[in-house]
Amino acid sequence: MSARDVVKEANPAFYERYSKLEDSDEFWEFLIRPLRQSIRVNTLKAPLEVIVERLKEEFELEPIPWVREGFFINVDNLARVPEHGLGLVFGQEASSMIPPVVLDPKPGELVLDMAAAPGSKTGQIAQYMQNEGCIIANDPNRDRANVLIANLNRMGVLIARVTTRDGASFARFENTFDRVLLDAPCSSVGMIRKSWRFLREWREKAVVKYMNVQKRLILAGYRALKPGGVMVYSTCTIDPLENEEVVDYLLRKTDARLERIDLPVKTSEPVLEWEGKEYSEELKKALRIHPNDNDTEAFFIAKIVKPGDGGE
Ligand SMILES: C[S@@+](CC[C@H](N)C(=O)[O-])C[C@H]1O[C@@H](n2cnc3c(N)ncnc32)[C@H](O)[C@@H]1O
Repeated sequence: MSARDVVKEANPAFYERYSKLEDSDEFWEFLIRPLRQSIRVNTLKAPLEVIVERLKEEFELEPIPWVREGFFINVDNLARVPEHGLGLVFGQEASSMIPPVVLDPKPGELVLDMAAAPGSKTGQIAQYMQNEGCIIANDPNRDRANVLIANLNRMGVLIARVTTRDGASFARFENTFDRVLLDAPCSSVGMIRKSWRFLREWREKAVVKYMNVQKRLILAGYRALKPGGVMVYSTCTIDPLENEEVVDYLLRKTDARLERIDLPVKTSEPVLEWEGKEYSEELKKALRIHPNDNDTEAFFIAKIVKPGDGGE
């Protein structure tokens, strides 16, 4: 059975919707192919070279082109690797390392990570900040927030304060944060490569529900951003309603601008028209990554700037 037929049989509505987005055999094959294991080396604990040399004694490492600390690794069960337990490495999907790279936080800054659990990106942000400054790492799901705390402890993150609020409540901290990451709750099509249930349980109704949450969160995050600050909006899904539609909404409602992202990563065409609706040409500056582009999870990443003092 071809990958296309497997998807069609597992969830016909899913197949019908996304075959309008991309319909190559490659797309369907990579959408369900198991992911390559990748790690981020945690430089909060030891120098990059030291950890890499140690790992190379046992494993094959292949550098991930868009993040200096990222590697594909040939290991079946990362949990059994001592460096993992020691927090020297963190299992993180290769495309999920892009948002913090684009956010580019600096030591001493005040950063809001609006939807932070289980904390892979919070840890990466802390690494770029060299544990100097402050990260508000928020997630309203208490079980996930506990995992977030455990992960931050294991990774030696000293500058995070964990909160468990609805991300939209940060709107009241107007013009406060140097950088804001909104790695939004989403329909997680990219995660099908990790778990089949994201395909089986996918429903169009949920996409619309997520879109409404994302619109609320993106406006709140932008409000909390300082003039001249940078906000990154990301999802691990391919639906235009959760990606281009949400960022287009922010562009129409506020003075937000998008900046081009210059990274060695292959991307798919941005969606500028969907279900009869047209989106701003500015969306060409966002990264739409399909699983077949780089053999990773699907991802969408937009770099948003707020005009004003100190702007980049
Ligand atoms: C894609 S996951 C975040 C992954 C995380 N950034 C990481 O890299 O490890 C989305 C998160 O959004 C959280 N979430 C759901 N509703 C939210 C809301 N209203 N405000 C903030 N976060 C929310 C979920 O609990 C979930 O942990």
